[in-house]
Amino acid sequence: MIKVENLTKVFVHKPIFEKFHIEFNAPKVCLEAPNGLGKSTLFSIISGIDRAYSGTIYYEGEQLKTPQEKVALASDNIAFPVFLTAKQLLSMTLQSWQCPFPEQLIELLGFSPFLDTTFSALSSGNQKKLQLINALMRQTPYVILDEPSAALDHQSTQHLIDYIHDYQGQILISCHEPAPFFEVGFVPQPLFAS
Ligand SMILES: Nc1ncnc2c1ncn2[C@@H]1O[C@H](COP(=O)(O)OP(=O)(O)OP(=O)(O)O)[C@@H](O)[C@H]1O
Repeated sequence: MIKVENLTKVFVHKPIFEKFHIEFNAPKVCLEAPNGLGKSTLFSIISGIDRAYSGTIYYEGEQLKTPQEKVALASDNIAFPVFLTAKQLLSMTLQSWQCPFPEQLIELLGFSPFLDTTFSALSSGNQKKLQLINALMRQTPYVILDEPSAALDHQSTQHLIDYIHDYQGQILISCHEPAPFFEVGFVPQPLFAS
């Protein structure tokens, strides 16, 4: 479970979080807030991508020097090299994190025909699928999926939900159309308590 204490994050002169606290205790959480309030920013901080903040993040009560080892993030905030093919990108991930090639996940999301396509030539839905495969293949104890169903077709969304239903680890998502995720046990949690 993840706990954020005393988080302050400022972009240039704009404070996004000031002495902010939040705790994620459910195994499957849908973080809720209107556009632009800081969901993606918080996800980047929790996953170790953004280190420019003050405050403390606890993972099962421990602070981590390299959170990215235990937290996988799928987000538009992560830029993939646009000239590499999907297969080359996934190969980099499996070499870096020593995980198996995610054949089942690729099959499930109908991504096989696009493995030899460069990132820049993928449709937005297929770029989203690649982000999701790239995060879920690592089988980390924590997975964060920022807007996982944005740009996905209905069938792919359902396949994704079936896959993460049985995921062994905590999953945080943000989603502006969360109903299908609630059906498999995701609980809504507001970013800011009212
Ligand atoms: N790199 C950046 N530089 C400056 N401001 C930024 C940067 N990234 C995000 N912001 C600002 O921080 C605020 C929070 O953005 P964030 O993307 O975290 O919101 P969000 O809740 O995920 O929104 P959405 O639901 O639209 O995805 C926004 O006002 C945004 O403009």
